[in-house]
Amino acid sequence: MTRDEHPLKCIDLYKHYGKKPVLEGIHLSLAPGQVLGLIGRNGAGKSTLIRCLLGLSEADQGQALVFGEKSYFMSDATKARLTYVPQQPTSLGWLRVSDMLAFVARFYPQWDQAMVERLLDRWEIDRKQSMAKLSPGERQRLALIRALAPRPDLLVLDEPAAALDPVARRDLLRQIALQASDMGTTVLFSSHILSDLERVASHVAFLDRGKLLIDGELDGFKERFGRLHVGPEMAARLPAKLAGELRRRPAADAGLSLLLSMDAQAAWPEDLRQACHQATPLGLEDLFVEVVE
Ligand SMILES: Nc1ncnc2c1ncn2[C@@H]1O[C@H](COP(=O)(O)OP(=O)(O)OP(=O)(O)O)[C@@H](O)[C@H]1O
Repeated sequence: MTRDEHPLKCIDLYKHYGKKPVLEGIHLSLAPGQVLGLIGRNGAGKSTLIRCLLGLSEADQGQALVFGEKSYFMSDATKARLTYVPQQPTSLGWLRVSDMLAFVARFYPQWDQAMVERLLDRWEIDRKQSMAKLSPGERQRLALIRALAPRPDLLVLDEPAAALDPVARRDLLRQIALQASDMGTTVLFSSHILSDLERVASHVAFLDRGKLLIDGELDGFKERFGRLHVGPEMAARLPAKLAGELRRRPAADAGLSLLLSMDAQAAWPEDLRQACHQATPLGLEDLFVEVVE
């Protein structure tokens, strides 16, 4: 594997705040051009994971790598290849919009001023407005312009559309998707809104209470996960935890309701495999609700 094959990767990442575990053994990797939507409820650990992945926060254990370099000790050359929009973007409040953009542009040789002008017009952001007077939605869109214009190889966005109305968020997501497909940019974005994720992501990762429960391609997602009811007899014979098991709940008839990753069925007992055709396929939303409930 060449050094650059994974724009972003982490291996067995752990992080605590005080005694509270926030990340527990996360493995994740993004291939070039992949658009990964990181989804999880409030407080699931998404921002913490992003910060550890980028070396903005030090993990207690494990490794985070950006283009093959340890994130916490990233070189300037690697830093120049990525842009990051935090949940609450900093705004150089004393500058006007156009001055802020001109200031930032000086640091990036590939700065795409034509794109900046196009997006400012499209999103009706007044170039003369002082940064301090922008609305939260305008600030968020401007942060995205600032992140897209350097034409990064890796774009990382923490809740990029949180402050936006539905029309603006759709437009913003379209820009992210365009950037990814036109320029082959690798994108990681976090959200707790499933429809956002379905619109742009090629891959999805579910974070739940510090653990990565699901990580995979969005295409064909529905065929890969299912809910299966097993009667009391079979339930009594099953091992305590099956390969690919996401949730197990007691059913009213003393059997079990299982939430399963169908990819793992080769490792299941024969009678369970035979019962698989009765499984109810689960779309992203159903799965999300069942997994995090
Ligand atoms: N600096 C910190 N010190 C102590 N606890 C923290 C700190 N940052 C985050 N936490 C806690 O860690 C947990 C995960 O927080 P994090 O912000 O990573 O979650 P999140 O999934 O991004 O949430 P949201 O969707 O609400 O933004 C939360 O319980 C939060 O209170």
